[in-house]
Amino acid sequence: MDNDTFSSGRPGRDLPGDELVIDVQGLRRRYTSSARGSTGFEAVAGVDLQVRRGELFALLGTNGAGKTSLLEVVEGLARPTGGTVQVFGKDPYRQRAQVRPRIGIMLQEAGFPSDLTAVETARMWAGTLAAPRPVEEALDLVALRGRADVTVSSLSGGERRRLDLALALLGRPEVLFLDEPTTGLDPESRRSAWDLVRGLLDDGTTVVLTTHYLEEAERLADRLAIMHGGRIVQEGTVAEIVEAEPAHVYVDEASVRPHLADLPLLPGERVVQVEGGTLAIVTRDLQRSLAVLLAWATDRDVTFGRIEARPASLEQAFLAIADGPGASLPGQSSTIDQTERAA
Ligand SMILES: Nc1ncnc2c1ncn2[C@@H]1O[C@H](COP(=O)(O)OP(=O)(O)OP(=O)(O)O)[C@@H](O)[C@H]1O
Repeated sequence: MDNDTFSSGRPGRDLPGDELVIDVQGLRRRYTSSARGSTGFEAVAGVDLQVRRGELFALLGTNGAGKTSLLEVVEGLARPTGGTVQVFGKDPYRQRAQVRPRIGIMLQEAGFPSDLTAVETARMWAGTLAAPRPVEEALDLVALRGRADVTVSSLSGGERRRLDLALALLGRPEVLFLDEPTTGLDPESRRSAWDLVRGLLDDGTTVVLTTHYLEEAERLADRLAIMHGGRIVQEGTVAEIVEAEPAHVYVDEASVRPHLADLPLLPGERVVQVEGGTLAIVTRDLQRSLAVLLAWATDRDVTFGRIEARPASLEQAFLAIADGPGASLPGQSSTIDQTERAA
């Protein structure tokens, strides 16, 4: 097992200060439609969001939740329909000239000419910046120095993502926006990217990350928000978000079915059927629940074919939001009620 399997956030690092670098209040963004009678589509429907200097804030959400629509406004690339956005206390759209040099944006598709080499692309981008870091240094940061003279069209998908990141780092940004930075990277490159991001945080950079990899958010984020349907529906540290979810004890159905009526459940616990011949006890007190269950099994000479205790996870919290309440357990079909237990 690798060492930080259980880590959440980044212990050991100085806590971010209280200074707000991003302050979003009541933000709305509506896309207009040319269809007659249509009022368009509101992709961001009233979002409040604060990011403090030095923290990594992860924005998660289902496809189409509104993350890109929200971030484009924060980045000053689009105008809000309602509400306010301040980055370093300034309006990123109206005061773009003051905000843009202080932020770095790694887009999903940077769209540079594919016949330029990596180093030419970096030089071209550096030419647009007031005080860029040396291009070789930026390529070094993402371990692309050895591929500097390869054309963009010949870079692998993962190398192109790393080049996108190098470009975002060229301006030594105070706030770095990373839009799904590790999509397409192999596991080793993904871990290298995480190390790089941790290094940037250690140097005081503030990072706003969107990702579909929940493990990435779990490993890196100081705080995160989960968006759904244009709104933020959960916000906090990983621990705070996970705390709202129950844990599960999984047992094989065959060994427990004959004893269902007698199964020791703590107040508030319930048994649910999971696909694959498994039952799960849904509990808020995993340790006590497990202790009671094992003592009960020893008393009755019940031998479980399978028993597994699983604490709540970010994935479970995410699925509960994405699929609606009660759907947090993959493959769960129904709750086994008291009558069935007694039958
Ligand atoms: N230019 C546009 N015109 C109309 N609707 C749009 C436009 N861009 C995005 N949308 C819609 O707004 C909603 C939010 O899209 P957005 O790209 O912000 O979501 P997202 O959370 O970034 O999704 P993903 O994770 O798939 O990238 C979606 O329903 C999308 O179809």
